[in-house]
Amino acid sequence: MIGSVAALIYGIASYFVFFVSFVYTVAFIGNYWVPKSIDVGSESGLMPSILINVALLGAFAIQHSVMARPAFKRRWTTIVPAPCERSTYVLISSLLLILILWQWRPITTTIWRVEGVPAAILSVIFWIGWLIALASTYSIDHFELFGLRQVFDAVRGAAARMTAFKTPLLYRLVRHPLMLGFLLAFWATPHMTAGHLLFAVMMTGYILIGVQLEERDLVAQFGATYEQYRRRVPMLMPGRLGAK
Ligand SMILES: C[S@@+](CC[C@H](N)C(=O)[O-])C[C@H]1O[C@@H](n2cnc3c(N)ncnc32)[C@H](O)[C@@H]1O
Repeated sequence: MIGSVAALIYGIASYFVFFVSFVYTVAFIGNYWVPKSIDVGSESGLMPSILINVALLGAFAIQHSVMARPAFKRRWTTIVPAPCERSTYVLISSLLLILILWQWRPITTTIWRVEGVPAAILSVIFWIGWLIALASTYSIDHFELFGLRQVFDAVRGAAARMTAFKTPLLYRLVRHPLMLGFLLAFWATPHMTAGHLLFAVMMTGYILIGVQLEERDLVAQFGATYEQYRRRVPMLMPGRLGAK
């Protein structure tokens, strides 16, 4: 019982770190309200800035790709208690995100800048992107994705549940609405700087690789059901433009 209460406290604390870093990230990428953002903060020379930013994003992408794999989870849960596995993933991801927010080097050369109606449209798309991302987590299972369900189940003494395959709402339009939301939020800006472009390009590359790895696991887990879903629903672009 003491162990499961400690797991619950750990899970809630990890979720809190995620929540704060996520809210800051929205403001960071949109250059809203916060003192240090993607385009504001102390600058270094061009090459050091590129190298530092690439290293920060690379560390985040590698951690996400490795720690999300079933084979890693099987070995990892011989060290970390199973109910805490997802919270640990969330906590380490959030700490790496905080490292990016803290150490990011702005590169402020303008790539494009629009004003008036086009700027307003891009700002709306930015917010729609975050809304789609948030809605996607709730339509799959927000509390399971962020590890809270697992630690609550441990306290209640309930057996660990298998993730069910779901195709709610947005998942009938594209297979990866959460990633689609991120892509909209990363690219839709009235003022694109070189630093922001580096961020958007690297995160797009990571997302395109990440969804392939995730789908390999989903096919292994759900078999023909996922294969059929993949034939029916586009990957990231809704409608006829979507690549299957
Ligand atoms: C961070 S979520 C991202 C989901 C998806 N890639 C997206 O962009 O919306 C990753 C987790 O969602 C799960 N997942 C992805 N698609 C799913 C589906 N249709 N039903 C249930 N779980 C799913 C994966 O197994 C993985 O644990």
